[in-house]
Amino acid sequence: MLQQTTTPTEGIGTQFWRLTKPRVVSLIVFTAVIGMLLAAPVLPPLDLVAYATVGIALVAGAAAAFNCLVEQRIDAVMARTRARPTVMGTITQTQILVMSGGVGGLGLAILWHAVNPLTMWLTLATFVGYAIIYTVILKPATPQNIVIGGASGAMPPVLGWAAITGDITFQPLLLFLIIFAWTPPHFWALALYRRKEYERAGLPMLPVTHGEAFTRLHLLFYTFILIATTLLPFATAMAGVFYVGCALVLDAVFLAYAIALWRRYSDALAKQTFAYSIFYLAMLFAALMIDHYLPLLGA
Ligand code: HEM
Ligand SMILES: CC(C)=CCC/C(C)=C/CC/C(C)=C/COP(=O)(O)OP(=O)(O)O
Repeated sequence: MLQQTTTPTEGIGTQFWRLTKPRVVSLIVFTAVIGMLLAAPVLPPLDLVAYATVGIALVAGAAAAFNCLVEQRIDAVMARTRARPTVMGTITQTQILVMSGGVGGLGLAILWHAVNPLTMWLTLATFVGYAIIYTVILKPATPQNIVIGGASGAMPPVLGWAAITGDITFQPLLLFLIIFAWTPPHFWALALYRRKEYERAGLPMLPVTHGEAFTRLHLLFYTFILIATTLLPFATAMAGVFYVGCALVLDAVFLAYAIALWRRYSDALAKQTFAYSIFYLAMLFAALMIDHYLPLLGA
């Protein structure tokens, strides 16, 4: 994969932007927006959607930049991350800290004033969950880091739902469960083909601590759990036939990847599984949204 390297002319703003992991945050924000749309029977107030989206995106970007700040030394020894501005660039630690604090603080202020206090507190807790509990405490300590830390990545639909309703009911918790169960197969697919880098960086990821075969088995195990969680929105009448049809197709392909990886490992297959995991989550949430609006279109 081509990596973007920091050029000498790249400004501090551009370097900070890259630290915010824009592509990961885009999918995170997408799942939050779907949470907002599902929370209203018809359309939620669009100004509220806009404020909540901007607020959550700013805090998520600040959390990602803070993660890069903490992991500067680890990122320097991994091929995937050594082109980050924290390693190759001119941005200083103080600049990252100030910009991350400013951007995150602005996001929280928007959520507090223009959305509601519940969403602000939950987003702050999500920030702490990813930037501190996952990055600082769990990641260097246990191979269960991403299983527990995955709770932060699973929060955005709950944040979106809380933004519109000021409340949390079982529906957003089902969306939480789906992303929570999706995170281990998503990450372990990558960790399998990057295991040597994680080993060199001294990080106790599952393929490093328990080996490749054990990780492949657990990837398959979590894929079964994931499939079960994706059926819950249909089982509870939160979503209809269109959703469950899409989910079953997406699930069948994920399972085929997980079984193939379990039976016969190759780096190429692990890379494909990782890429598919991202497509899968985006499509699953898109299906939830379409399913929500189909009755309104008279379908
Ligand atoms: C603890 C939870 C998670 C871990 C450990 C994790 C890990 C990773 C890693 C290491 C990458 C980098 C791949 C690369 O550089 O080639 C990645 C990419 C990605 N992740 Fe995750 N992830 C997590 C949660 C999430 C969540 C919750 C989402 C979205 C809802 C997400 C969406 C993505 C996307 C879209 C990419 C691709 C980024 C790109 O193409 O540059 N991840 N993930
Ligand atoms: C709303 C809000 C505050 C959300 C925060 C949640 C958040 C930003 C989750 C991101 C998940 C993510 C980028 C994991 C990457 O793993 P890693 O950090 O181990 O990857 P790396 O090796 O690329 O740094």
